[in-house]
This record gives sequence, structure tokens and C-alpha cells, in this order.
Amino acid sequence: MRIDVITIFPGYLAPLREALLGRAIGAGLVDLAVHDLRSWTRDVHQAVDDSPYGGGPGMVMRPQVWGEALDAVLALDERPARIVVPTPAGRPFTQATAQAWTGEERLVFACGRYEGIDQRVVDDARRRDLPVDEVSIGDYVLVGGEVAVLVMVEAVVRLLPGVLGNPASAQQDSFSDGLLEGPAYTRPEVWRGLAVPEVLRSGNHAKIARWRRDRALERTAQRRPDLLAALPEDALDDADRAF
Ligand SMILES: NC(=S)c1ccno1
Repeated sequence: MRIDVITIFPGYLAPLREALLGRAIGAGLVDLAVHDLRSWTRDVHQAVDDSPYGGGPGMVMRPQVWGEALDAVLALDERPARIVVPTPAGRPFTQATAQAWTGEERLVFACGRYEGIDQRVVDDARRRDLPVDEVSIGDYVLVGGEVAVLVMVEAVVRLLPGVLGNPASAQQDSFSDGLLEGPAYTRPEVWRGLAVPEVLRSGNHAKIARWRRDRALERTAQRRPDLLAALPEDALDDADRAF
């Protein structure tokens, strides 16, 4: 997978070259390129924004600069790309989104700042039949899209084959089966008077699996009843329903 990020703060994306993601790049599983949007400005001030039509606070990012930047970056590689625009006004980015994007050959992230990017940039891409997703990582407003890109790239790249040491980890993630993960424990057996649940030390794998499933159902019901309600009809078996 090739990942391109267009931003006015390239340094914000430095963490993508650390740790697991850095190793994925080093292993050739991911190609990452970060581009400074100001490279496509033509004025001495390298202006990337302007006042909003209709008035109102803040500034809007100029379509000319973004249009040239996206055209240039897309032309760097012939692989088909999905353009992703992080915005609080976007559709929710979920584990399912991350899973779906693992099938993409290329992701091009457009990091907006200020009051966002002139809407015509997205409209122009869509009318050229380029896949564009305006997505939000949560119902809050950040200063720019860069932090959201760090979140989304990590969520996607960790799912790529060969990235995680143990692929089973991804299959047992929260949300992978529609539920939140239950509690986890490691040594020591007792810590500050708190003992590891006995069932986890029993060696009885069937009982352990049932206990873990019950804890996941319990936690999901308590913290995210919306996830339970969204489960497909056949997602819960009789033992789950008995819980
Ligand atoms: N919630 C998201 S993705 C965002 C982007 C910019 N500000 O908030």
C-alpha cells in the first residue's frame, strides 16, 4: 500500500515513521510520502487560505492550491487511489472503515486546517470519478486533519498482512466481532491484593473462551449498548443470549 499525505505541517506526520509503522515501511509493506501543500503555492507569501464567502470567522483553504497539489500527487503513481479528507463533518471512521481500506492500493490523505478546504476540491475530484471519503475520527474538532491521519493510518496499516507479529491479535481486537474487548491480565497472579480471575488460570480453554465472551458482552452492554443493538441477528448464540 502506498500512502500519501498532503499537509502544511509535514513534521506532524513524523510519528508515522516510528515503531510498528516504521517497521512496516522498512519491510516494504507500506510506502509513505508526505508532501508540503505550500509547494503548490505561487505567491511570495505561499498563501494557502483566504476569507470565506458569505462571511464568518476563520479562513478557508484555497481550491487552486489544493487542486494542483492533488493532481500532482495523484500523478506520482499509477495505482488507483482513494482520497481521504479528515473532517468533523465526515462520516464516522470505524474499524470497519479501516478494514475496508486495507483493500486499497493507495490512500491519499488531504489534511485541512482553519475552517477546512473549499468544498469544490472534493466536488471536482468526485466529478472526475475519483473515490473521495470525508471521514471523522470522532465528534470533536481538532486544529487540523494531521492528528486524524495518524489515527487512521495506524488503524489501517496494523491490519495489513505481515505488519502485526501475531495476526490473531487483529482478529481478537475490540470491534473485530462487533464487541468491545474484555479485561486482560498478566503476571503476577496477585498484585496489591487483586487476584487474576481464577478461570484464566484454570487451563480450561472452553471455560476461558466463555468467560472472555461474557466479559466482552458485559462491557459492551455497559459502555456501548449501541454496538450491541447494531449486531446482526445471528451474531449472538444461545449462550450469549443467556448471559
Ligand atoms: N474529527 C475530525 S476527523 C477532525 C478533523 C479536523 N478537526 O476535527
